[in-house]
Amino acid sequence: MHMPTHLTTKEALRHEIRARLRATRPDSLRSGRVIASLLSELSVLAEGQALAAYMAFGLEPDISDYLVAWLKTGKALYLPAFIEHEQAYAMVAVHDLDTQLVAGHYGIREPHPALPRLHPPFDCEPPWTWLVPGLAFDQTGNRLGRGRGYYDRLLTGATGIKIGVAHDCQIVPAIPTHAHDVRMDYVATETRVVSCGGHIA
Ligand SMILES: Nc1nc2c(c(=O)[nH]1)N(C=O)[C@@H](CNc1ccc(C(=O)N[C@@H](CCC(=O)O)C(=O)O)cc1)CN2
Ligand SMILES: Nc1ncnc2c1ncn2[C@@H]1O[C@H](COP(=O)(O)OP(=O)(O)OP(=O)(O)O)[C@@H](O)[C@H]1O
Repeated sequence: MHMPTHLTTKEALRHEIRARLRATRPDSLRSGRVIASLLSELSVLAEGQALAAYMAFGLEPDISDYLVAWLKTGKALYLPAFIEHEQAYAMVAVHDLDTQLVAGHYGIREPHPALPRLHPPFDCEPPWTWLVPGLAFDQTGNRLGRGRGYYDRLLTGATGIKIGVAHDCQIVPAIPTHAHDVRMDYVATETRVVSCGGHIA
């Protein structure tokens, strides 16, 4: 089978980052709380009316405290839900993380299947601000995901600000890219929030 070089390079980088995470075992909850405190100073996020976020999987920064605080302000929150027959993710509005989530695909907590689903493109008004998980990011906003293109499909056509969220050890000098890869506007770790160009914080 023909295998373009950039794909094999992405796979090598995934392997490298997974090894780093296993070696450093970052504290998901602590990292998530520190990232949330840094993000709370980002006006583009604070001024947003709707947030599209994630529930942590594996060692990803756990930002659930931040999401609970966000919901308390009365603003909208959307989380991904796997649609089995489409083998793709949709986004679902949730108001209560304690009662409206179930253990979903891959064991990731996701909105209950009975809740209404929204499909891309998310060219919403007011625009959603996205907190995007990833295996690795670079400083120009390129993102390396888990290799299934799920988030790229969710983000294609999304008009809002996209903020990659990861631990420091997941920031790399450069990520090989593909035409369908969607760039982040900011990348947030437990030590910094990097603006990737084009936006004023
Ligand atoms: N928190 C979070 N939510 C997310 C993502 C993510 O990266 N993080 N996704 C970003 O796209 C989507 C889910 N995509 C995923 C893609 C692959 C695997 C994965 O590693 N699967 C392993 C088995 C994992 C296991 O069961 O332990 C595999 O297929 O080998 C997990 C999630 C949507 N929701
Ligand atoms: N917008 C899209 N529409 C259709 N297919 C897509 C789209 N984006 C990515 N794909 C497909 O998904 C596969 C994985 O892509 P890639 O390796 O870039 O994923 P990733 O960004 O690492 O993963 P993820 O988005 O799931 O975290 C590729 O085969 C690609 O063709």
